[in-house]
Amino acid sequence: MKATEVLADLKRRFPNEPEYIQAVEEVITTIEDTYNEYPEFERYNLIERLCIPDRIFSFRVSWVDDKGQVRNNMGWRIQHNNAIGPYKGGIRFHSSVNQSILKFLAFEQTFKNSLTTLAMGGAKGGSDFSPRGKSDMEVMRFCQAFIQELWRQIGADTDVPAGDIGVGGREVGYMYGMYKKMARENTGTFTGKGREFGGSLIRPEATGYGNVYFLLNMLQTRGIDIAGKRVAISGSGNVATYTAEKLISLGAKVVSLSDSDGTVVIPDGLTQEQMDYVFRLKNIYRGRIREFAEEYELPYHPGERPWQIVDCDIAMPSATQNELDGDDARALLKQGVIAVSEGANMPSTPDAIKEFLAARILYAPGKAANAGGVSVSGLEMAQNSQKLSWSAEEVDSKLRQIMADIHHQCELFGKESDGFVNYVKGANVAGFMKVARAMMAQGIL
Ligand SMILES: NC(=O)C1=CN([C@@H]2O[C@H](COP(=O)(O)OP(=O)(O)OC[C@H]3O[C@@H](n4cnc5c(N)ncnc54)[C@H](O)[C@@H]3O)[C@@H](O)[C@H]2O)C=CC1
Ligand SMILES: O=C(O)CCC(=O)C(=O)O
Repeated sequence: MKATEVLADLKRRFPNEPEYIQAVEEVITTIEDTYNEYPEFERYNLIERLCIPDRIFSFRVSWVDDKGQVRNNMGWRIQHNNAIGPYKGGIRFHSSVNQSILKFLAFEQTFKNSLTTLAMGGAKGGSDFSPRGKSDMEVMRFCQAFIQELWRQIGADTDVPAGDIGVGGREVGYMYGMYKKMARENTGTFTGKGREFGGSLIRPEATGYGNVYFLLNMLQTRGIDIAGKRVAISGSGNVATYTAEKLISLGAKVVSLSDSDGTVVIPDGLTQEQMDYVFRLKNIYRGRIREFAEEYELPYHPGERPWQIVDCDIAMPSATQNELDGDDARALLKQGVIAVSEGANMPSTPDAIKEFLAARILYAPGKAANAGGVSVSGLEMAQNSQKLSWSAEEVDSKLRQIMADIHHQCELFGKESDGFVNYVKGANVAGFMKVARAMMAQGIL
């Protein structure tokens, strides 16, 4: 396999899908040497079969708003690869959603899920519908219409969706309710469900907590303590808030949060009281981070991201793709950042990644660092199959172990001769090898 040729061909076939091409490029350039050690992979044209999704469902979603006006959105589900288990991955509702973004997310999910050590293939879905500014009833009607289109393609052992940007417990509940009604079954074909109907304890916290556990594993390799470290976080949604909560409990200082409108800087570090306010603001009132800044008279920077305006030791981008570019990376490095651990999927641009690797800081790509969310989703599936529910302590301890195992796999496949761990290469090669072996064993499909 020549990565440049594979990429040129994918660009020709999918010319309008830049995010998808970006994600593929990062993976195949790092696995190229390993791939070429196995001539049978080439004969089976494994690389193309791994890059191009198994199938894509796309559909129109028509729903009625509160004024009685009919509205139309697009919906998609990308079933990327099910070599190691049922398709699995979140659903994103955001006005920016398109096929390219969902294809990149489903591609990344395949390698991430492989790293979790659990039996899950990769998928992603979503819509260009934005829940922002919509009433509860509008969100419910949209979710129901979305599932009326999708329900035949998903199932507990086929394809198990969950949340992502714009999809939290409320949206999962509405979608699961309609799924159950259409499919006439109660088998847990969604994760991130409410606790009363099969949701796992710790699933809401899992992506943020898992990212912090991964960070602790990285810091340990250099004998660095998290206590007292200044951590810049972007976003203020599910991943960002639970990352912040865990960091506070460990004595770190969270010095920023943000949303798509701007960034709040917290020079003395977020307190637990402020954290509770943010949880209420985001989950109950569905407000903006500017309102938090106003409430506590903190500096607010409209239209800005945290990276060039805060003073920090560690960065944890937890909002969206390509939110941290080369200039941001250079600014972070200039002020001596020691670690970057990604809560979001593909938040760093290729230019930024190049800078982090060249500076040999601890840099964890999302597919390793944020795998805690889907891992606990896998544990939710296991509990649903058993018709049991595990304690928070049990789930949390399994999550810690999974994050440690992912860290170990990254070290195994990413350690260079001088001892530096390239977590990008480690995660990609480890994730790839498991999927590749499973695909080879199951024939041409
Ligand atoms: N929820 C989960 O379990 C997992 C989520 N992720 C990733 O973490 C990231 C955040 O997801 P969630 O916290 O679940 O979503 P969320 O909807 O709860 O929060 C998203 C946050 O990002 C901000 N944001 C969205 N688009 C933005 C943009 N264009 N510019 C600046 N800020 C923007 C929003 O204002 C919000 O604060 C996404 O990249 C997602 O794919 C990754 C693994 C699991
Ligand atoms: O929990 C899941 O199934 C998916 C989580 C997710 O969307 C992700 O890992 O990016």
